[in-house]
Amino acid sequence: MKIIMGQNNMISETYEVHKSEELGRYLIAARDLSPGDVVLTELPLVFGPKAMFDPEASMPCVGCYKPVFTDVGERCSSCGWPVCSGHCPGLKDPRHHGVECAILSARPECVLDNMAEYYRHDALLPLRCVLLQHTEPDKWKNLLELQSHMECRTPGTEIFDEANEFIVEYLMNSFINKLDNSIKNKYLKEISEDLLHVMCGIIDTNALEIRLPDGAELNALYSTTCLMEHSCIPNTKHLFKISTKDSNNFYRITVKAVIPIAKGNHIATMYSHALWGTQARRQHLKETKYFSCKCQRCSDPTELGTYLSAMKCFGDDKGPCDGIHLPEDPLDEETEWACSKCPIKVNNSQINMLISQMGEEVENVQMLGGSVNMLENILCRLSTFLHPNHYHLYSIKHSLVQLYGRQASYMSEEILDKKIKMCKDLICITKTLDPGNARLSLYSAVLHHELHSALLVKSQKAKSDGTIKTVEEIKPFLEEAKGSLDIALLTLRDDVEETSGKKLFKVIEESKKDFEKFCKEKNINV
Ligand SMILES: C[S@@+](CC[C@H](N)C(=O)[O-])C[C@H]1O[C@@H](n2cnc3c(N)ncnc32)[C@H](O)[C@@H]1O
Repeated sequence: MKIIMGQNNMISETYEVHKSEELGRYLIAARDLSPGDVVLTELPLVFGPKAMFDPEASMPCVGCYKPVFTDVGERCSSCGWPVCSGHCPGLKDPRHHGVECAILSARPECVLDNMAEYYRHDALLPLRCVLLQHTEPDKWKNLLELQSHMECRTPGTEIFDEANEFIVEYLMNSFINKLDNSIKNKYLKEISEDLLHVMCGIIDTNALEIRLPDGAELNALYSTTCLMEHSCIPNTKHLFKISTKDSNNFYRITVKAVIPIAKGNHIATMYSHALWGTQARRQHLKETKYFSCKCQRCSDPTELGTYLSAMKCFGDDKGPCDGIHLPEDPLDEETEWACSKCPIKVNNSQINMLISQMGEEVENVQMLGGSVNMLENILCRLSTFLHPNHYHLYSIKHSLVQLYGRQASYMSEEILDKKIKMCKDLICITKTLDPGNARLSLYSAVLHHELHSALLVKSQKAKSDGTIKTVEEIKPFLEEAKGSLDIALLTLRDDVEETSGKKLFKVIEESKKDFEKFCKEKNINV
């Protein structure tokens, strides 16, 4: 894509880079963009493995990030870090392990216990960042222009102290301070604790997460994509090239418009979770990206009419009324939540505490495997306090619809009807929050797939008088099921490059074949 340097901004055919006091640099559309239009595509400046949260998990190979069995597996012959094989091509590739190996070799010993502390894979990306000054000076210049928010990351803050202990001191004490001057002068002319802190700030502010098919997760920095501002109603989606066959295109990112973006409008992505309520999203953005989101969704107490954060009336001594609590000013952290029908008000901190406790309960149930019984119990309990569209209930219902109608004991007409209603309600919320499937395509595809399956099972059920449904009676169910399957596949069209998108796409394609076979056998034309 052609990029022309302007006086104050850079202009391409699809976007312009602008700057403001509030947003820093951001992108606007240089022409009208339609859904599916490519806004930009670029290779990463640098990438590296993410932190491993589970010390028991297998470590990623430093050359290709495939999980390696460290107790029996091989080690890099120079630095001793775990690798999938001594012949892994990534070991020599400067974008992967090729250059960092010279630095990591400064610590010659090789241990087998307490390995997660010894081989800190999350320190590799900051190291690869500083090594760009030697390997790719142009990229180094670009990287230094990215925002680091060092003004907020001062000594004594949790984020600074963590980065200091786990990344900066680890890199300095284990490797950099042990380097021969000749190696240091060759690779790291500019190096200091402060510079490593800036790298940590740049990574935390800008990095995008890439999930690889083997389960490993990488962080990557991109010079233009990282300029996109956040909106809780994003108008773009990004996809990564993760196939390792084409090494010239490793982790190429492509940003596409998902809804029409008129010339001059801001081009935005989403840094937070689309299915969290406003308070949770804003708190997350404040803590991790240091700004207070004021987008249309955050400013609207009903979150675009979805009521995703709404609570039922808390009531007084006489009990609750049938009103709902919404924040009076969702952009104010001290806001009160007023009932729509009675004078009861509850303060924001109380609501936040309750919601986060409920969130933990929901998470626990889901981590325990969430049987239908467990999910129905928690749904029933939380429904006393939460609006039916609340995001905690969305999450429980999304799990339930994948169990209803699929197990012998949950196939009754009543359960199928319940499943159909839940799917339709959740589809409606999902569509409102993410009309272009920028972030919720997998959720949406699952819902459409489940809706199809409930309709299909229902079409085959005998009627209440025990007689079989006629073709004319079956047809409307099948037509709706087919439409739902087609939407599910269409929803995933951009996700097939990615592991979970590809898997789901295949499952739904199989369902479509079964569906067509069923229609053919019954001689029903839909
Ligand atoms: C990934 S960077 C985006 C590029 C950045 N503006 C720059 O100039 O390098 C993320 C930072 O941009 C700013 N930002 C992004 N979206 C914003 C928004 N909706 N409102 C306010 N600031 C925003 C915040 O400072 C945030 O930490």
